[in-house]
Amino acid sequence: LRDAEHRRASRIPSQFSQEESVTMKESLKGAIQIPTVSFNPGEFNTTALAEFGEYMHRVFPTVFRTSFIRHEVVGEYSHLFTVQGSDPSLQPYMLLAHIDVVPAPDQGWEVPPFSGLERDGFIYGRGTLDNKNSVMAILQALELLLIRNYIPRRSFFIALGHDEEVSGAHGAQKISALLQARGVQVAFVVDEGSFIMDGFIPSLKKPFAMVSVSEKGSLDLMMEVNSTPGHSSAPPKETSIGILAAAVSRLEQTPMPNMFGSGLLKITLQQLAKEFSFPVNVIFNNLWLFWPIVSRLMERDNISNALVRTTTAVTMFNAGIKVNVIPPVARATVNFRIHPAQTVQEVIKLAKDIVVDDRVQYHVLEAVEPLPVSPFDDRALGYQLIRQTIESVFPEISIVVPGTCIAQTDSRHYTNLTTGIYRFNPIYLTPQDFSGIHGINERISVQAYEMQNR
Ligand SMILES: CCCCCCCC/C=C\CCCCCCCC(=O)N[C@@H](Cc1ccccc1)C(=O)O
Ligand SMILES: [Zn+2]
Ligand SMILES: [Zn+2]
Repeated sequence: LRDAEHRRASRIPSQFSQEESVTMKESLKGAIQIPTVSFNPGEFNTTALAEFGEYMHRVFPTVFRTSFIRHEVVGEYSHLFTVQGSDPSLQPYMLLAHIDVVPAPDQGWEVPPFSGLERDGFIYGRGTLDNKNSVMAILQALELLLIRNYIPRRSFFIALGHDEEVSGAHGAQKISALLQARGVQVAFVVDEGSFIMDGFIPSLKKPFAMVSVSEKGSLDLMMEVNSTPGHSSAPPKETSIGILAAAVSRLEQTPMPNMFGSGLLKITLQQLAKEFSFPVNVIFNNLWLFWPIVSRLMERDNISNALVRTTTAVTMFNAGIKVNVIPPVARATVNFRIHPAQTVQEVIKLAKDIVVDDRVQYHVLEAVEPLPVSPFDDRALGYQLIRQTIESVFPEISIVVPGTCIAQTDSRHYTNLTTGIYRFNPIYLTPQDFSGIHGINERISVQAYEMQNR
């Protein structure tokens, strides 16, 4: 069934004319130039979000005038497209992406972050990887297919959120509730979250595609210490700042337990084993014996460390009101990214057991449990369709493996509609590219973007 569906879908050739190639990259540049920044929950650039809606109408006219596509605006700035297929007996699927981006101050950028300038074969700008590339490629591919008289057999939804970078409460969450109220269930969902990994494992020269079938949870834990204010000329032995700094330092110095043995990572590495030469292939094939060494090695690098444990990042620290006043209160916020084998409650307990200071008070600001693992066996329709599509669009990729997304995505709001949630962005990503996501000089190669449109 899956092979048949895949062959049918491949009937329309995915070659682009010179004019189409130019149009698609210029359309992406135009999208980057609209500063759809999310600052804080409920605080967005609404002018830019409205402009983005008009821009989509302008660059994808066929999508908006096709009779079997319904377009709805949800939560004021998010967009839901329902593409009606010809065979209602097939359960629909869903493609996700988000329109908003994180802020990008000009400092450090080689070109202004909202210029969308092209240099040396790359389009630069905030959102080129996270995640306007997906927004534009999904709609661009649909536009080009419709021009080629495409009528899908299987219905699908395209959901474009406008506040993913600040929780998704006004966008993805509302779209998901709307579809649930309509009684919709989908076969699977595809969102951002993983890539074609290129150069992430030093001894592996060949890139591999990682499809995330789970995603880490998170906990924003605010820690607070109160002390009696007074004159700084006669200070107490410890101030609220000193007590809190010591607590935070203990948390930083004491990593959460290594969870290598209990999770997907072993399966990821076992499946990757055949890509390595001796002795790594033997080590990955015999993790029952070598796991202590492998898990230690993975702790050395920040990205692989994030795969083996719940991570601890102290992201905010506020205290003090005047140079000569003993601070009445000190607050720090710690952002934990929870390994799928742990829970929010377990992480709170572990944190308290590390700090062991009852002068510290704890306040949970936000907590999300890790997402369940979506099926990735031979009968998992979504996973197998994604795998076959990767193999056909990128024949040079020798392996597709399941993995865990270390960040959070809008897909977590769709667990009410499906058990098949997959995160994959069909783009080659190097560790340097990774540093551009939420960082500086975020960029996408023109060639990679064209491939994403296939
Ligand atoms: C053996 C394999 C090694 C390779 C592993 C590489 C894994 C890392 C690669 C890519 C991960 C990129 C993730 C891109 C998605 C980013 C999504 C995002 O930033 N989400 C926000 C959402 C959020 C959450 C809470 C409050 C506000 C926003 C996030 O997680 O911070
Ligand atoms: Zn994103
Ligand atoms: Zn992001």
